[in-house]
Amino acid sequence: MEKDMCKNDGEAWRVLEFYSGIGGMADVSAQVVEAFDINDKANDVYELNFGHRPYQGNIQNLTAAELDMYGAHAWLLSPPCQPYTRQGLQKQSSDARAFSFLKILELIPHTVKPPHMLFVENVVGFETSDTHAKMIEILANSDYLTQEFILSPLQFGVPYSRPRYFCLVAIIYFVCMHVYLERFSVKVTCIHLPWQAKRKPLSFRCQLLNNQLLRSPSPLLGNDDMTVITKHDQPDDSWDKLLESCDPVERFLEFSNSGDQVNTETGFLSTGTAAVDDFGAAEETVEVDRCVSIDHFLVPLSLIERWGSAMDSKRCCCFTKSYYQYVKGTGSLLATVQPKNKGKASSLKEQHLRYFTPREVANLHSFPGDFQFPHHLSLRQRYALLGNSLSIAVVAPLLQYLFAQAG
Ligand SMILES: C[S@@+](CC[C@H](N)C(=O)[O-])C[C@H]1O[C@@H](n2cnc3c(N)ncnc32)[C@H](O)[C@@H]1O
Repeated sequence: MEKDMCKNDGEAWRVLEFYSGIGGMADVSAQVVEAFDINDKANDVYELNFGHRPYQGNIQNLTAAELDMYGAHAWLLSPPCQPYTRQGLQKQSSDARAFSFLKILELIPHTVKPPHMLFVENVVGFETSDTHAKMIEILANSDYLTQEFILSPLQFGVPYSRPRYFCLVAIIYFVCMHVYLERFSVKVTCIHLPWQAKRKPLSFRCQLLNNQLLRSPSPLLGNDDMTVITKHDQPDDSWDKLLESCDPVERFLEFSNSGDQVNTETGFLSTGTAAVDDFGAAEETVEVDRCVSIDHFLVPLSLIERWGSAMDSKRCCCFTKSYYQYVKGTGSLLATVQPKNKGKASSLKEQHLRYFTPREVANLHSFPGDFQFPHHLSLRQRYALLGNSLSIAVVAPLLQYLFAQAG
C-alpha cells in the first residue's frame, strides 16, 4: 500500500482511509495503513488496484482502542453524501447513513493517539447541515483547527463540474507520544497524556484562513496573498467561465477516431434534472470487457425520442452514481457528430449521442492510467462506484497542503 511518501521526521505519514470506496484518496503521498468500507464490490476494485483488501465492516462498530492500534497520523473520511443532497430527504444527522461519521469523530477524545490531521469530503450542502455543526463542535473541543474549501475540478484544468466540500483539520498541538510508547513498550490503556511526551505545534501555512470556508484554490497553489485569494473566491455560478482554461475534453476520451468526432462547442448534453425514470434493463447482458467498440455506448434512439426534451446543451460534463442506470438528471452524454439541422429532436438523433465510458469517467476524475476494474463488475456497478468517488485533481493538492502543515 505504500506510495511515494511525504516525510514526517524521516517517516511516512500513516493514514487511515475511512469510506475508501474505489480508493480515490488512496493515491496520496502517504502510507495508507488501513482502509475501511462496507461495500464488497468497492473493496474488489480497491484490492485490485492497491494490493490490499480494505477492512470490510461497518465503521460505526470501530472502537477507540482499535483505532489507536494503527498509530495513524491522519484520518481521511468521505462519508455517504445522501443525507445532504438536494435530491435526498435532507435528514442530515438523523439519517442513519450519517451515524458512523459522527460516531468516529466522537471517538477522537477517547483515543490515546488522536490523529494530527483529518480530511473530510462531502457534497455541497454538507457545510450548512447539522452534521457539519456537530463536526465543528467536536473538532474545536478536541483542539483542532479547520480550513474549509468548496472546489471543483474545473479550477484545476479539468472540464468536469463536480464542486465538493472539503474540510482540512489540524490539531493545534500533537504529542510525540508514539516514540515514548514504543520505546518503553507501554500498554495503551489510559487517555491521559504522559507528561514526558513532547508537544509540537501544528498550524496551517496561511493562518488567516483558519476556520474559514474558501472557494479558491489559491492557497493550495502556494499563493497566500489574501487579496488574490479574495479575488478568486468566486461564487459557484461563475465556475463555468473556468472552462475556457481547461484541457479539451478530447484529452479524456478513449474513443475519438474520425468517425467519432467531438463537437467541442456543444459537445455535452446534460440529461436534465427532472425525476428519474428507469430505462436500462438491457445493460446487464453486456459483457463489459467486450465493450471494445464505441457502439456499445451509443444512446438508443428510442431513449432520445423519449427523453430528448430533457437534454440540454452543456459545455462541461458531470456524472452521478446513477449514470447509465437512469436517463434523467444523472450525467452528461457526448455528441459525437456535428448536427446538420437546428431542430432539436432531429439534431439530437444526428449527433450520435453516446455515454462516456467508465475509463473516460475515471479520466475525468483524474484517476491514474493504470487504474482498472475487476472483470466481473458490470457497467452499472462501475459507473456507480465512480459516481461515488472523488476527483484526484482536487484531492491531491488539498492533501499536499494539509500534510505540508506539520512537516
Ligand atoms: C462517498 S463514498 C466514498 C468513496 C471513496 N472516497 C472513493 O474514492 O471511491 C462512501 C463509501 O462509504 C461506504 N460506507 C458507507 N457507510 C459505511 C459504513 N457505515 N461503514 C463502512 N463503509 C461505509 C460506501 O460503501 C461507499 O463506498
